[in-house]
Amino acid sequence: MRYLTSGESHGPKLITIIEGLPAGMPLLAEDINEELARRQKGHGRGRRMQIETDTVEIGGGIRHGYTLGSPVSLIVENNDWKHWTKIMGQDPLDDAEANDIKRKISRPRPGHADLNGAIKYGHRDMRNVLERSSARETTVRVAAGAVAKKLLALLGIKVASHVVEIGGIKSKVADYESIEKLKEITENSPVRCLDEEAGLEMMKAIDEAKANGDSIGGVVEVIVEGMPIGVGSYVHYDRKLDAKLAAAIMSINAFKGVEIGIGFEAARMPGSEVHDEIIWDKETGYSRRTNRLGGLEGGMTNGMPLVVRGVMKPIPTLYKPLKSVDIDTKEEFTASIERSDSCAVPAASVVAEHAVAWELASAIVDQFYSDRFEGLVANIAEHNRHAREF
Ligand SMILES: Cc1cc2nc3c(=O)[nH]c(=O)nc-3n(C[C@H](O)[C@H](O)[C@H](O)COP(=O)(O)O)c2cc1C
Ligand SMILES: C=C(O[C@@H]1CC(C(=O)O)=C[C@@H](OP(=O)(O)O)[C@H]1O)C(=O)O
Repeated sequence: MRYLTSGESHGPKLITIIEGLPAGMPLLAEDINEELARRQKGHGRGRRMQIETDTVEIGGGIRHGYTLGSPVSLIVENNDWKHWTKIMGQDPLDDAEANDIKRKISRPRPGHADLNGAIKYGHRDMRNVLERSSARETTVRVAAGAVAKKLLALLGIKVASHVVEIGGIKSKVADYESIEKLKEITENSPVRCLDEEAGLEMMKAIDEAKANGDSIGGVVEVIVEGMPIGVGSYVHYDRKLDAKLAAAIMSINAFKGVEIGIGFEAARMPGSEVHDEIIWDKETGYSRRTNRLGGLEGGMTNGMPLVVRGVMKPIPTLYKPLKSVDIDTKEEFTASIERSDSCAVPAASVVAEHAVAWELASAIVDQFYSDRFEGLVANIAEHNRHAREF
């Protein structure tokens, strides 16, 4: 499976085209819209989220509630576009109109794509860079991920996420009773945190950062239950599922690190306390006594829950900007201020959940029979029986 996205933050639309979905899979716009609404929430988001109500229009690939096997296209309108038609218009401008557009951006923000992107593509107006480097694009990444999540759900695979740290404040509740319980708690938390007390402290830290014209980052965790054993492969570097998951997380705007299971902690522990002992049960087959390696060994799933963490740096646009250089005059200036979030870690946890869901669904579709959805279900059931009886 593959997908592309197109669209600028303040342009008319965001679009994704998904290719390779099985035919005959139930899929409704509302399956996707629910997930888009989750991405818009979270304490610390800026005013843009009050302007948008992200919903998809299905452009093709679905008939009477089922996939056709042809590419599925999903379109999200930017409500904000109506305020930007002149600045972001697609027709050529005459000189007077060009002069009218005073918001040419020449002072790159440290930490954003502005300067490198401007040098790379030769844009003297860095709006041409920031419009696409903006995390607004994650809207359609979530739309594609929602389709993947639906496929996984129909196969009995559950995906969830939560925030484990913001601005140095850690959630003291690390474990969850069940994925359903985790969802119930985090969906009701403004920072998507399992620990109510820590959640309140996180909100305070976000408010303080905002009041100081600053921003803060954090750590998110994605958990997946029900993956068949042996998805991914050890035989070639580009088929290793842990590598694909790491790339998916690192591709999210502002993500700077990934951990699988105990991650970096493994460097400080002996092997006897890192590796998970193998056990066997007549009914359920093989599993592990513990899950420190987060459900992945040898680039493949081992049947235990997947645990993938990602670290998000603080948002680069600061209302008290850092020093920068004007690319026209070469003088030192404070960087441009764009309307901005002060913390988007809760929203980013939803993005991470969908980035992971995409990789897993894609690995499954690539590995098992997938022309017909019913055939895929049967193939996985047979594979699970094989693994249980092995
Ligand atoms: C959900 C989400 C919302 C974001 N909101 C903002 C924002 O309002 N302002 C900003 O400067 N960066 C924001 N970012 C981060 C930038 O998009 C990101 O830092 C930038 O594209 C540069 O890429 P890099 O940080 O990965 O190097 C956001 C990221 C995510 C995931
Ligand atoms: C629009 C979204 O996030 C945006 C990501 C973003 C950035 O620079 O990454 C900048 C802000 O956009 P704006 O400049 O319109 O205020 C965020 O709100 C979104 O998540 O839908």
